[in-house]
Amino acid sequence: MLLLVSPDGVEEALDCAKAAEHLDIVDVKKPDEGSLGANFPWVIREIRDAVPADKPVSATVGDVPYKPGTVAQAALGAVVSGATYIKVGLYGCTTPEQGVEVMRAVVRAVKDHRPEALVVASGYADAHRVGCVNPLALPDIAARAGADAAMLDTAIKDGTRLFDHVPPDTCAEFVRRAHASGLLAALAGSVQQADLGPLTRIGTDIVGVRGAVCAGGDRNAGRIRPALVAAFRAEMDRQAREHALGTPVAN
Ligand SMILES: O=C[C@H](O)COP(=O)(O)O
Repeated sequence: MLLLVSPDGVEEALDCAKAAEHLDIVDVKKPDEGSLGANFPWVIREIRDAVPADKPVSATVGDVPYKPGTVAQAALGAVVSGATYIKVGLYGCTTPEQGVEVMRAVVRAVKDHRPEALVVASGYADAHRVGCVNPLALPDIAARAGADAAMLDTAIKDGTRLFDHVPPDTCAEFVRRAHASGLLAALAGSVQQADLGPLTRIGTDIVGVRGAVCAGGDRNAGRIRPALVAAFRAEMDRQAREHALGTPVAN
């Protein structure tokens, strides 16, 4: 399982760089603009320059509306700025067809510019609270659009977690559907160390965090701490080892 950590700007990205050996992907976002809030192109560029070259930089394109042209242009901005994972939150899509339309436009815009970049279609575990597409529809949307990964995050950051909205068994079905379509499965949403056991067991490819590696567990007021990133990774590694041995461990 890969660890994706989301700094909110250059300063926090430098803290991620200090913990670079413990993480796999640096994910640029602007949390004050939403769960998958998009940051400025120059911030993506600065962060790309600040983190080790072997660490991929991801960028969120926003909690996007059902506007394929607008979103495709924003996605191109993110890839031109140096991101090689492009994450789109299908916030304004109320049907799978709308999601496919937006993601097809994003895939074309991104891959025309950089064919090896990975496109991530993200939905929301708490979709029922914001009226967007059902979480289990995401793998099919991503596959039909030619994206590389299906993801879930939470739309409303009120302390509720991924598993509060989509229980582990349903997340397992999400991962199964993603893998059946040849996609990576990424899961996030106020994930804590205690969630790593189930996330490992169901075969999650990428876990995304912010709050869990911020001081005080506070994704807004707290700052990312390299020591917390290291501790989170240590627990991921512990779970992976135990899973490989077939030994269930306490969470
Ligand atoms: O992509 C992952 C998100 O940044 C998760 O943030 P969170 O752990 O604070 O919910």
